[in-house]
Amino acid sequence: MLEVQCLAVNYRGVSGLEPVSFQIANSQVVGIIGPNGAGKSTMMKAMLGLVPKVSGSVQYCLSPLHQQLQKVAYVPQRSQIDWDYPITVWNVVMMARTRQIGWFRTPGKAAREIVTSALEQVEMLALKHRRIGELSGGQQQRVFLARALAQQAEILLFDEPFTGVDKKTEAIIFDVFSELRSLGKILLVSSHEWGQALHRLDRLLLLNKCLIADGSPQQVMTPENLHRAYGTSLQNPLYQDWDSSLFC
Ligand SMILES: Nc1ncnc2c1ncn2[C@@H]1O[C@H](COP(=O)(O)OP(=O)(O)OP(=O)(O)O)[C@@H](O)[C@H]1O
Repeated sequence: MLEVQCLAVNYRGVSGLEPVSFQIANSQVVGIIGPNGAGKSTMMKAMLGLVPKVSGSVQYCLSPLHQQLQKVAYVPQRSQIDWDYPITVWNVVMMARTRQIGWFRTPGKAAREIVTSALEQVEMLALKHRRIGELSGGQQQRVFLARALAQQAEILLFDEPFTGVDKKTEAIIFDVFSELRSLGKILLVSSHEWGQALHRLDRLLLLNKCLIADGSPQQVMTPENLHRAYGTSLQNPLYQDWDSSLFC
């Protein structure tokens, strides 16, 4: 169980995230939705201690999460990654094993098998010698998904993994999410727009600085909640995309 209690962030005195609290049990894929600047990235970073919090705590299995970060895989927004860095697909994914191997030791058979399997799962093994800068946006996202898989984490945080990806990549990402859910993992995934992919989520957190709604996508995506988050309701394209009859 992951427990976030009153987590809040200020940037130079200005609120980036007002106190939010929620719990996530194992085997759940939880989406975060909210407008630009809602605090989706800030919340993930604060959970990992990457930005200082003004209040709150994050516990996993009753211990502070920051003391067990080896159990967490985090894939930041693509804008935060240096795609010109001269590193191959294989080495990006192998970085996930560095903690176990150590920086100056050659990866053994077990590490190579884990990396191979992760790359196979996202259909990127054939491109393992390519530099990451030579890939499409979808392929790049799949490489970072493979790195998260190779880390064999218990909690996985993905910040806007669907930005700039093709349909094939989107399908692969959701297949991997389903598999991770069946393995008992906790997944927290942000997106400013989910469209019909909302059906693939177990739960949705609607954020706009504070937590506006928390529940099944059907419970959260109501005109009232969207009005509170976005300032508009039925005119909101998010609502028009949403076909609640798919849940009946
Ligand atoms: N490093 C920073 N310094 C100052 N303010 C920041 C910083 N990072 C984020 N903010 C502010 O904190 C608020 C939340 O930003 P955040 O990036 O977490 O939102 P978001 O929901 O992830 O947005 P987006 O969908 O555009 O990525 C915004 O008002 C943003 O301007």
